Amino acid sequence: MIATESLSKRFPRVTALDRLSVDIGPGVTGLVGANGAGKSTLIKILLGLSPATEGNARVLGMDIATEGAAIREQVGYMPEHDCLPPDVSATEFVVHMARMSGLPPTAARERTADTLRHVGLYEERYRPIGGYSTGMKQRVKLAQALVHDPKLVFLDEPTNGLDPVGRDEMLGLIRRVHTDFGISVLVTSHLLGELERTCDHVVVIDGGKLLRSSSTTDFTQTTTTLAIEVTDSDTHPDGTAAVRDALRGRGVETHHEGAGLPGAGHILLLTAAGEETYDLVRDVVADLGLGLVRMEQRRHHISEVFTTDTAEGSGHRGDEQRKEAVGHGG
Ligand SMILES: Nc1ncnc2c1ncn2[C@@H]1O[C@H](COP(=O)(O)OP(=O)(O)OP(=O)(O)O)[C@@H](O)[C@H]1O
Repeated sequence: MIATESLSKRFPRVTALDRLSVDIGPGVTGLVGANGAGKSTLIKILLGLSPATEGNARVLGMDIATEGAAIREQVGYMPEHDCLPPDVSATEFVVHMARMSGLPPTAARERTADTLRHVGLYEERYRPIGGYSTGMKQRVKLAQALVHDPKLVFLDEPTNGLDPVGRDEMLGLIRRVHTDFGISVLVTSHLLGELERTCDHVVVIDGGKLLRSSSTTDFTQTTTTLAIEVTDSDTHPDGTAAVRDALRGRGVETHHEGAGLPGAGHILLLTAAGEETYDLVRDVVADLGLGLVRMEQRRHHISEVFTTDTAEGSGHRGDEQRKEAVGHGG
């Protein structure tokens, strides 16, 4: 879908992209990085709206340097900032954008009605956009990116300014853009946690450089940590402590998840040495006459990987920005 080769963008005072080479395939891809990492710059270059200083890139097989207009015909774009006219309705605006994309009047109206319904705007679509909430405005921006039925969409920080519920709804919509319509998505965010749930693939950039590009499952590969939770019983009113002691008696040490934090203590963590650890836990719990509520292998979170990568990485950005990017991901 997208291939960049040593792509650089230098402004007089800042290198926004620094020899970035990355391949992005079909599906939903997250482009993650702290504020100023170069995400918006990359999108504008890929759309042919801003020339690269060096390097080259192809989008849907087309050259960004010479085929920008053809790329924009087949790629939808949801910009980051509020760019909607306040005095017209969502319907008027999206029909206008559909007409600008070359759709004839009837098709533009039909596609607009379908797309606005798909993004969850119903009666409100006839009211002026100026009175909309942030969530509704984000939906209008998404609708105008989809109305001409592109093969690929670039969504720049689509969850910006949304509350947790609005963010979840927007992420669900983004997922459906791909599953329902087969449109591939490149979505930017500085919130790592949300990409973990939404994207098939994640590209991490920092200071305009590529830090990592992998499938979400590779990012969140399983660890050797096993988490177990058991019931209590009349004989063992503290089932967790009984299991901990019994495992210690068999030479296996455990520790409590979130030890020292309020509410901690119900989940025991231990290092799995293989199948036999599972069997041992099952037998110990059964011998005590307790119920096993859960026994699961823990997975990494993207934010852990990103923290490690940036800490070891370019050293280009300040720690505060890094913490901000990771901290919101929770
Ligand atoms: N037109 C411009 N002129 C000068 N510097 C720019 C310009 N556009 C972007 N930059 C700089 O390039 C760097 C990358 O900016 P970019 O907007 O691509 O980052 P971003 O990852 O999208 O972050 P954000 O989410 O905050 O927009 C920043 O340091 C920014 O200040």
